[in-house]
Amino acid sequence: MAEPLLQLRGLKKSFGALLATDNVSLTLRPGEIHALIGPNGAGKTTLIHQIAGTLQPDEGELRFAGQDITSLHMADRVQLGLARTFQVSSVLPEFSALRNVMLAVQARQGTSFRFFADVRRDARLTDAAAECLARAGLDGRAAVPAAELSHGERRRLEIAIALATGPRALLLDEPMAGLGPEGSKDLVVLLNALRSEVPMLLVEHDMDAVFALADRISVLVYGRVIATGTADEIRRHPEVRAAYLGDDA
Ligand SMILES: Nc1ncnc2c1ncn2[C@@H]1O[C@H](COP(=O)(O)OP(=O)(O)OP(=O)(O)O)[C@@H](O)[C@H]1O
Repeated sequence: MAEPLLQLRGLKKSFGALLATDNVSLTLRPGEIHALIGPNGAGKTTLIHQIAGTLQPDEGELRFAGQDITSLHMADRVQLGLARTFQVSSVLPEFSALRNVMLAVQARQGTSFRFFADVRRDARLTDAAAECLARAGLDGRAAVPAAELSHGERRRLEIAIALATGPRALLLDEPMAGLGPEGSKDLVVLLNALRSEVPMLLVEHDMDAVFALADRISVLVYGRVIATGTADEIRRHPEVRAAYLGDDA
């Protein structure tokens, strides 16, 4: 079995008396989509924050690509290839789709804006950004201001921006939110196509999407992982059915 790319060991995080992350251990393997599901307030976003580096765990260890990243800053985790798309969009609405992605490519290359940019460098930047847009299924929409993109296209743009950071793993926080059934289906097709390029940890409430995409599913309830398994194993799991899925799953 492939070595895990991302490994969480015994993570704990409290907010006052509330234990929001209760001894969580899980892995993300190369080539897989691992979904994290659970009722509202179960601690999914809190966990994603700790993986991305925007929140420090009280206890436990995070390893990524063989390295202990527990105390690394978010920017250093991104440099290592751990990219996140946000529940709240990080897109700049007045900039074109292409320009939004170019900013992310530029950040990866560690260069800032210059007024008199090298034309060849600028062309390389444009090409790299255009390629990320194409991988996210947005070719043909490069010149459109982000504000004029549809909701589904905005979601794709966020994914293109994440791809521009050169990720080795993607953290996706509710990518289907607000898309509707057709939009969700389209995004499922895209994520499915990307899975061989970049493994994903997917927080998602849309169970159709989760069951269509996930190689493994972990179920979080009151901050604790109560089960990890394939879609079939999770559907059949008695504690999961009782706590979360209900008996019609
Ligand atoms: N900064 C914070 N301070 C205090 N409590 C917090 C903070 N962030 C989250 N919580 C609490 O921690 C628990 C887990 O919240 P979290 O947002 O991680 O859950 P979630 O599973 O992502 O929920 P949802 O599915 O609704 O997004 C909740 O009870 C929440 O109120």
